[in-house]
Amino acid sequence: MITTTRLVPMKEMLETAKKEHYAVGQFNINSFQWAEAMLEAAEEEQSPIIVASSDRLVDYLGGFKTIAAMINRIVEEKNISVPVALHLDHGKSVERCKEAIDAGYTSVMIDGSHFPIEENIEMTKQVTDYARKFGVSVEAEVGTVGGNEDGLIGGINYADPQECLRLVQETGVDALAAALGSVHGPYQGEPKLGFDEMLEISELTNVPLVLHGGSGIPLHQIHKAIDLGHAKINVNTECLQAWTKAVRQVLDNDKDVYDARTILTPGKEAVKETVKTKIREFKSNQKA
Ligand SMILES: O=C(O)C[C@@H](O)[C@H](O)C(=O)COP(=O)(O)O
Ligand SMILES: [Zn+2]
Repeated sequence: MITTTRLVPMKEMLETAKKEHYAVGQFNINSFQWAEAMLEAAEEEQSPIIVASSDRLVDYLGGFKTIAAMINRIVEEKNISVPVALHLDHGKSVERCKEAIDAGYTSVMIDGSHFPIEENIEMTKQVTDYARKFGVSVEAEVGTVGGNEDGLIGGINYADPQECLRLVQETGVDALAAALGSVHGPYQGEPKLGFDEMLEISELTNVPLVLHGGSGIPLHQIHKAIDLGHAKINVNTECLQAWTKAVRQVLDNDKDVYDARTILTPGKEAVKETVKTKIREFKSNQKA
């Protein structure tokens, strides 16, 4: 029986990261082995980590309670000592965020970015009011990230600085995803992030910023985004690409292989190596 949880909210980790000019990686789980790979990577790099389940994948992964139990269990079994936050990524509704909190998540994102700002603020406020009672941290989004978001393919819609300020002031969120040109999934050409707006929003709101679509952004842009107030960077696609490449290689090299462990273990190792590389790029290694 799990009697205690060692999971923490992300508020404090992000405030420290912002002050010390590094970012904590959010890595999305796509299976049990992914969670193991991420937690092992964070422990070996002595880095805080945000392990996330995207709302669109929660049922596929077994539901909120299964995910929370799984993360708690791995942390306990593997003696993970670094700070770990369990986060709901792109929470689709107030109810979904509440469900995640009730199941033991220590952090949630309410994604009201597809609604008019009034509604976005209203939804976010309901989540922050509920989350406060449990010490759970909250992330919200203004503007829209390009590519595939919540299963919807869409274009980039830059965050408006005054809307960001209103949302932060009226809801008290702990972190803000201000969409400024980033894209979920692979980029077509060089990413064009709005650095001027980034500085303006960071100075206006004074909350840690979150960079969605963190895969495939050149390192100099990542470091500039960190310097301009980003304390959390979300990565999923690069882990997926590394996993797929490794698994494909096993299958291509041996047409007769059928043992699941033989096929999947290189995938796990590839995810672990990718997470370790990202942790070093975000400069959160040795910050636990
Ligand atoms: O794919 C998901 O559902 C999670 C992502 O939206 C995550 O929040 C993210 O921003 C990662 O972006 P990526 O590295 O471009 O996949
Ligand atoms: Zn995202």
